[in-house]
Amino acid sequence: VVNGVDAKPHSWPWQISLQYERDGEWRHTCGGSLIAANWVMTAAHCINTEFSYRVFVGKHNLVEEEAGSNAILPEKIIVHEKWNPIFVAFGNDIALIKLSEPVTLSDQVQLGCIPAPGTLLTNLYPCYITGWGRVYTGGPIADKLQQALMPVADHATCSQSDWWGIAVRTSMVCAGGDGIVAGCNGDSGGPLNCKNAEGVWEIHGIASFVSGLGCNYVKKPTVFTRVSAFNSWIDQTLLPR
Ligand SMILES: CC(C)c1ccc(NC(=O)[C@H](Cc2ccccc2)NC(=O)[C@H](CCCC[NH3+])NC(=O)C(F)(F)F)cc1
Repeated sequence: VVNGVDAKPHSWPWQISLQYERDGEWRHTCGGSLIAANWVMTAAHCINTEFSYRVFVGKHNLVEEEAGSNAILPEKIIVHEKWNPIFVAFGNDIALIKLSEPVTLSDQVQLGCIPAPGTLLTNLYPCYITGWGRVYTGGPIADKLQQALMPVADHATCSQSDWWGIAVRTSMVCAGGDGIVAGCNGDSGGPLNCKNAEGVWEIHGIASFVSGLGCNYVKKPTVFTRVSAFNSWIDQTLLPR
């Protein structure tokens, strides 16, 4: 997250760190959200079938051992069947990770809520991006979980020709675009957190892409997969048959 602040530890208890193993070391690659005791929602572009992954729950500082955190191996990873790795602009940048065992919920490990199907947020609706991604374009990833207020840019705004134009679909949600605050590499797969009218936090987006010209680029808001466009896919994956 570019120009974010350290989150209060465990204040986004559904946020996970998706890590892959390289040279015997586990490395943070993406964010994700716990949506059931044994299911994590992340971005399809985070998944590379050549890698082995683990899901770290209950984390705040990635470079410290923390009581109450737990690393779990996936049992299976389901990438949306319409995801096309060639072109992130086609959308469907969503994947579900079934954990090899259900996590124990606690103050530090909680489930995130999915919005009602079809929910669209109005322009400038206040949401927060959270993640351990780069703290500036090309920079290091964060040790401590970062958060930043990122108002929604509705489709009418985000699809303007000097914004994302036709690269953004209605199955996506945009946030930010002020050239200051943005998601960045490593925030991929993480949540766009928005409080609903009842004061309940919901996961409205899955961080998908930013401009190749730089993460915080004016009129190029961070683009998220719109979760409320995938309720049935999620339900059918979690509850097959
Ligand atoms: C819509 C289409 C033209 C399009 C395709 C790709 C992009 N952007 C990108 O690909 C930029 C490139 C980049 C590298 C380094 C620093 C900043 C940005 N990376 C990204 O946007 C990556 C991964 C996207 C998956 C594509 N294989 N996503 C992210 O960084 C995140 F966190 F925002 F989700 C932007 C637009």
